[in-house]
Amino acid sequence: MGSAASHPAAGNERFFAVPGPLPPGEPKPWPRHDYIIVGGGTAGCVLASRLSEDPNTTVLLIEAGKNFQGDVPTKIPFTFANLFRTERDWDSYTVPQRYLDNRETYWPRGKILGGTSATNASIYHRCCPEDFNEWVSLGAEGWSYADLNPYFLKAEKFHQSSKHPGVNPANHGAYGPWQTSYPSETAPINGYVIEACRELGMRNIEDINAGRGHLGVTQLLGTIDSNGRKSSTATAYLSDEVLKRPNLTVGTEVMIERLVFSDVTPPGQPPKVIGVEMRTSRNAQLYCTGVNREVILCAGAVATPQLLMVSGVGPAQELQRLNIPVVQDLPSVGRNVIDHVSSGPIPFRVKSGSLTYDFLRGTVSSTFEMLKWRFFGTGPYASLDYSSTAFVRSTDNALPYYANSITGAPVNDHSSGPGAPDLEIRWVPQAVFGDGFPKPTTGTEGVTFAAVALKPESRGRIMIKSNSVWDAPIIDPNYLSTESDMNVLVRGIRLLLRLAHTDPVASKLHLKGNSINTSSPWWPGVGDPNLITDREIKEMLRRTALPAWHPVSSARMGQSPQDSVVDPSLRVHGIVGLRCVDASVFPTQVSGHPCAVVVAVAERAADLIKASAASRL
Ligand SMILES: Cc1cc2nc3c(=O)[nH]c(=O)nc-3n(C[C@H](O)[C@H](O)[C@H](O)COP(=O)(O)OP(=O)(O)OC[C@H]3O[C@@H](n4cnc5c(N)ncnc54)[C@H](O)[C@@H]3O)c2cc1C
Repeated sequence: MGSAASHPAAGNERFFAVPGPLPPGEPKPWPRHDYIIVGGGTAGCVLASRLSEDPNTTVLLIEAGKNFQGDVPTKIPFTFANLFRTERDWDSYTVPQRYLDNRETYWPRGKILGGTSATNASIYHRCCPEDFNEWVSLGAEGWSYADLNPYFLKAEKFHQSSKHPGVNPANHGAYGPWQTSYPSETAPINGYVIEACRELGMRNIEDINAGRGHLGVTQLLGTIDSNGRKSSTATAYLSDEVLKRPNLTVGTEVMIERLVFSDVTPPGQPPKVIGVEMRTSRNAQLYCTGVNREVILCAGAVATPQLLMVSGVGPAQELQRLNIPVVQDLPSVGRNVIDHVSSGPIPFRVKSGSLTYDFLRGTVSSTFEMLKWRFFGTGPYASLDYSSTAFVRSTDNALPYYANSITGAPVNDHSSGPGAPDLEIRWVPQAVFGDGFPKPTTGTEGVTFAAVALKPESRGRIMIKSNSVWDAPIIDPNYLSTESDMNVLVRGIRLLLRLAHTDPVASKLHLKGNSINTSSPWWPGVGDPNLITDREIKEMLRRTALPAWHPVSSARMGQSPQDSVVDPSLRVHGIVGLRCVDASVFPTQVSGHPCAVVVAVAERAADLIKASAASRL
């Protein structure tokens, strides 16, 4: 990092970003920007769009990934997993997970304009109102459900469906940029599983996003437009019209390497961010740009703490060990990471392939369905993988986790309130094995369930290996490190086994196999739920449990710099001119799918930033 006197960001500003790759050779002069947004992901695109609404405010948005705005694979809701391990993904892995038989697990995250909103499973979920009241109780003043609800509505453009007459459009946004709709069709097995959930006593929830009643089974809304295309925050918020704004510059395929701080800070004053440094590749020329008002980190739950730490903001001892000069000692940077953890796929063989979407593995059928999606925006490809789900409480005695009044494995209640779930049971209308990569052979047809722990006790960490963002950070979510977390998933598996043995779904499945081999991919689906022991389930979980892809809280919001990173205005404690706005700032985990929450947080952050600029006038 150069000194302030010599550093170009201090005043001798230079060019820095254009749409597309940086030009070779000497950079041209380029104006400073009022705001620099680091990471054109889910939150970053929202902020770029909202902050540049004022033509007198200049905004620079920098994204490490490409601009795939016209890229067909990112528009197909059903096949989001085809984007894994492609150039649209960071292809990250955790360190060996001690409680998962030391497995290194794959951690997808979007590396593309739109970020993970462009590569995710397209589920639109505002999570549970009690989640946000829990945020407030943890010091996040101003982030209750009542505070956030106007922003959920502001972001959304809901398309009504005649198949969901019970959904009241008044509970949805009508004029926002981000499009939501219910899939035009779902696989037939889906309806049978929903009915089986009801047989087990679960309530049917017409609209999980209406802010009322969160326990039960529900059909999910998608971030899908009226043409069956996935709506990401890039397609929604960075429309052609927005991109034409002369005060907005978007640079893609550019990595922000470091924050630049003024080193002319008067004694007793906090350090101030004055710009950023960036490159297009590890050995390319270094560029930098200055900022007039604020740098806003929107690089996601992994890269936001990584960038803070390589820039000297984080746990002092760790930074010193890597010879990084400490700008601000903030012990919580990278700590308190909470991810949802899944049992991994539990497949059940179906008696008839017409019940599922396994037929998409056939070339002729998939071509036919793809044409249907392209020309009419309908069919399986326009559907969600998880088109329905059940939210339950692992402590609910009315649900048949254990037979014959056995109490079962004890769990601690970490739900955000009495009406909030701590367990989700999901299913996809396809046979899925392992981590989803060993593709089942043609003719293998099934429905695959998973249990997901929504409020785990386990806390993990994001750490850095070096002072360079080009070295992948260390991701350690520390999955299933407590007995209670393990027991929540044991209960989840017991419940989904019961579900599969309940009609009308039971009669559609091959439930008895010849094999009781516990390492068979069809086990425990072919086992007898009354005979399976908790010990067997736990052994299986250590082999099969997987990330559920919802990491949060690595730069969490709170009141004290001792146990949080940003204040309730999302300003980094003890630094001037720096905010974080993405999943990293969640004070704690939400009990659902977080993307819509990230968008609402970014919408509210845009208003906070505008208000603070106005107050300085
Ligand atoms: C496979 C998968 C499926 C999911 N499905 C769903 C779902 O169906 N529904 C749901 O609600 N949630 C889902 N989620 C979670 C949800 O998508 C994320 O929580 C959310 O999108 C995170 O938003 P973010 O803004 O924090 O980060 P991101 O959207 O990941 O944005 C971070 C951006 O910063 C960029 N970046 C990083 N480092 C740098 C750097 N140094 N310089 C420049 N740019 C940088 C990245 O390339 C990225 O574009 C899913 C997640 C995954 C991985």
